[in-house]
This record gives sequence, C-alpha cells and structure tokens, in this order.
Amino acid sequence: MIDDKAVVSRLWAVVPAAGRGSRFGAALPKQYLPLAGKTVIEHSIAALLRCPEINEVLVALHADDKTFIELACAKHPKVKSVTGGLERAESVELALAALTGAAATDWVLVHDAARPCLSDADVQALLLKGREHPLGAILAARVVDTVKRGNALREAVETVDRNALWRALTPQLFRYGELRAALKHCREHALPVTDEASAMEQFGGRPLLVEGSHRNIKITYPDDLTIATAFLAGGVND
Ligand SMILES: Nc1ccn([C@@H]2O[C@H](COP(=O)(O)OP(=O)(O)OP(=O)(O)O)[C@@H](O)[C@H]2O)c(=O)n1
Ligand SMILES: C[C@](O)(CO)[C@H](O)COP(=O)(O)O
Repeated sequence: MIDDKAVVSRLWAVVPAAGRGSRFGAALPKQYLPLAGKTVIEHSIAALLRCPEINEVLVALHADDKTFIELACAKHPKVKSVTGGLERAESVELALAALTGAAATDWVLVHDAARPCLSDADVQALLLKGREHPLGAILAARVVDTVKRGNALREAVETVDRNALWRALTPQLFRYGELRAALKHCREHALPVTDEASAMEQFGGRPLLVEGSHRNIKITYPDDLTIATAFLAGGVND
C-alpha cells in the first residue's frame, strides 16, 4: 500500500468522450446534444472543473469529432484532449498514457462524458472516502428493483438477492499507476472491462463503493435526456 503521507499526490481527471451514441440514435453523438442550455459533455466537464483540486481534465475524443474544439470548455486552461479508441477502456488507456505529468501515486478520476448530472457533493464524497481506501473507490447506487435472472427464452429463472447489488456510476477514483497496470493486464489477457473498477477487480483490487445520487444517470437512450433535463432544472447541486 502506498503511504500517501510521504508524497503529495496530485489529482487528474479523464473523460471518456469518444463514443458514437448508437443506442441513443441521434444524428450527433449524444455527448454533443443540447441539454439545459449547454451540451451534455459541457455539464459533465463543468462538474470536474468545479473541483479546484483537479490538476487537468483530459478528454478522449473520437477522431471524427470536430465539435468539442468549438465548445467553451475546450478553451479552459485545465482541459486537454486526446484521440480515444474503439472501446471505452481503450479510450481511458489512451488518455492515461497522455497524462505525461502524472506520477504513479497520483489519483485519477474517470468520469463519463455521458453523465451530466454529477453533483459537487458526490465528487467530494468520492474524494474524501476514496483517498482513505488504498484500492480506490467508485460512486455507486443501490439497486432498488427486484432483480431477476432470465434464461434464453426470457423466462425468469431466479430472483437475485439485491441487497448486495450496486449500479456502478462515475467518477471512479484510482491511483494512476495501478489503473494503468490493471487496464494493460486486462487488455493483454482479453478480460472484459466495462468500467475502471472491473479492471481493478480482475487485477486483484477491491474498490470501495461510495453511495452516490440516483440522479447521476448515464445518457444512453432518448428518454434519459428528458430525465436529465428535469434533474438539471431542479439543480443537481441544490
Ligand atoms: N470507444 C468509446 C466508447 C465510449 N466512450 C465513452 O464512454 C462513456 C460511456 O459509454 P456509452 O454510454 O456506452 O457511450 P457510447 O459508446 O457512445 O454509447 P453506445 O454504446 O450506445 O454507442 C461515454 O461518455 C462515451 O463517449 C469512449 O470514450 N470511447
Ligand atoms: C462506466 C459505466 O458508466 C459504469 O456504469 C458503464 O460501465 C459504461 O457502460 P457503457 O456500455 O460503456 O455505456
């Protein structure tokens, strides 16, 4: 375990924003769609820029995306961009590799461009509790529905105990060196990675689950934009 008292660990942020939003089905990738006076991605990045501890925000963009550079947030001195990859995990790896100033003991927050309703309180809770936990931490929300396991015929064959189930959100907070090593390990062994925690778990880690707001939704389908509009109208920080 790294003794944080011996080193001053800086805090970086990575924003995976290279997706195409195929499930959303809009003409534009969903992160560039209008939401409450800005674009989706601008809300997601604004939540990170409101955290003064963050040293730099590195955004992983699709090679075809020319929209980002026109946004106000792209001109912020803390915001940089890099070309992402074909999968989210690859985009995160490429962004981490571009953080040339980061030390292995520094912390990295990874936050989806597609999660615009992140509150300042949730960022602070993750940082406070996550940096006390040696193996990192993620924002997560408890599962509130009864959960069924279905078979190939979509028949319910089992009710899963939901008391131990959580929905992984973002940001997710890990040490820079450990996260890079875990993602490299999973890539080299063709292990499935859908979030940073799944890479860390397969690399022997046990990230802490920090309960976050159910309002921190991921924009995936059109209805999610309607929901996010209502959440932002109510003020995610109120
Ligand atoms: N190759 C990829 C794929 C996804 N992402 C980002 O990872 C986040 C979560 O991914 P998801 O919701 O799946 O976005 P998309 O891949 O765009 O959605 P879809 O699967 O519907 O195409 C998004 O901010 C997305 O831009 C990324 O940086 N690089
Ligand atoms: C990272 C994530 O948002 C945590 O729930 C989720 O895994 C992203 O999944 P996607 O299929 O890439 O949207």
